[in-house]
Amino acid sequence: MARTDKMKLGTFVYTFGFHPASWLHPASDVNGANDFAHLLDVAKRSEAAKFDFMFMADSPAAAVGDPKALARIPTKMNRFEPLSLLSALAVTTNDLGLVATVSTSYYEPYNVARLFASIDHLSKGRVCWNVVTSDHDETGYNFNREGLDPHALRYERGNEFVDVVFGLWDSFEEGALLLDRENGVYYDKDKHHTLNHKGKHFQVRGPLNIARTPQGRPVIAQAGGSEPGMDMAARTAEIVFSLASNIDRNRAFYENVKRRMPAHGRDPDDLKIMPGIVINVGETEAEAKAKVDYLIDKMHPDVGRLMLSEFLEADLRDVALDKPFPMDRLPAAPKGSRALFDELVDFVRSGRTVGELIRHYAEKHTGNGMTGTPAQIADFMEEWFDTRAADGFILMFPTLPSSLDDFVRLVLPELRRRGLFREEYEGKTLRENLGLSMPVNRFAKTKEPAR
Ligand SMILES: Cc1cc2nc3c(=O)[nH]c(=O)nc-3n(C[C@H](O)[C@H](O)[C@H](O)COP(=O)(O)O)c2cc1C
Repeated sequence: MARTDKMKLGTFVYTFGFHPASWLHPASDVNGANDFAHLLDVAKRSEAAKFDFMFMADSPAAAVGDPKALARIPTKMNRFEPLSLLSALAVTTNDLGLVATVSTSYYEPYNVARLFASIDHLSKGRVCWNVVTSDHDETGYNFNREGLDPHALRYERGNEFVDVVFGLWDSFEEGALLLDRENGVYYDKDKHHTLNHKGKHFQVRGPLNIARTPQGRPVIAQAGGSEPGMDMAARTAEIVFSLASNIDRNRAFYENVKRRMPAHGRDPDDLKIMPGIVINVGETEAEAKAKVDYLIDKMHPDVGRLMLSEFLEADLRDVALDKPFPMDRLPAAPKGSRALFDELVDFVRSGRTVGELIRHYAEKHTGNGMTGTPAQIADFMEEWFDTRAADGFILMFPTLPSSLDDFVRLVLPELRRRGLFREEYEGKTLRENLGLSMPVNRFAKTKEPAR
């Protein structure tokens, strides 16, 4: 059956764009990493396009690896702490949803609950927490660890972490603030709750010292592709950023995650699956392809080797570009993202060279690289949306803001002509614009009805 709802869209933000060579593009702002004006500009353009949100991907560590290569790729080496940035964006934008990654492996639930609740108030209901357990060893080195904790442990802690945060966000019920000056009572003590959580990983008394937020609680995003990742998403997430490998795999993933939701008492429509896609659009196919080639040619081979080393968890510093990929360097069991690892290994299994893999990766990255004319890109997005491989997309623009502008100028009118994307925001909060239901406070739910 044809869908009647609209596609959801978000801008994926690395400072200069998603492509590792984006900062070398003459249209990018080379000072942008520490310049709020640049990121506000990206936000304003996303908001003018009526996108649902802007997403600050993050990890609490600089990248590690070959220093020669690191010096050529600034993305992870110089960036804003995302919640500080979101606070500034909260008061300088009006409608755009604001999404940031925070890891459950290295924070405390009380801090995270408090930070996001504050930004939900500052933004009047537009914030979303992207819950990650982190997937690179370098994060552990900054937090008293020798690297990443094992995958199962990360998810065990992550699930308990989210439960505690949800519990803290329920500290004040809806309408708990009486603001009664006459009697000198600020809030209703019967609508104020202490969590008293004592679990395996956390002991948190509560309550949280900030009122229930405009969205009831901030929206939750998640991006795990593994079994425990999908379970966590089905239990708690309202947006899932998936790895867009191909339409069949994504349909199966979509179906798989949504099928798990009723067991958690959730309606599958309360979760929007948004694959990350890299968009290269041109007026003609040749123009689009030329944009891809321009950036790939700008990318130094050391950068390609470094990025592959990171995702394939193998040291590729010395490998020759024109030789077949050295399969014997691959780990038996990768610790990080399994889906991306498998996708890249599939590509080289047929004897392709290191140089070809770098080119493939540079074009596709962690998403499905879509290069073409506006009609071709709209066809691609429509098919994924209509056949339920996606409820929308997180758009990984190769360069910011120029590829975002290209998308808005060339693809968005075509999506709107086909009735696939909104003309105006439907609501004021991110939750309303995504069409998500309001969460019910756990304490209010369990109360005896009034007689
Ligand atoms: C579109 C997209 C965005 C992601 N953003 C982040 C991020 O900002 N920070 C992070 O640590 N991991 C990020 N990830 C990685 C996931 O959180 C997760 O670690 C990865 O998909 C592996 O899943 P698994 O742990 O269930 O195997 C992202 C993944 C995707 C597909």
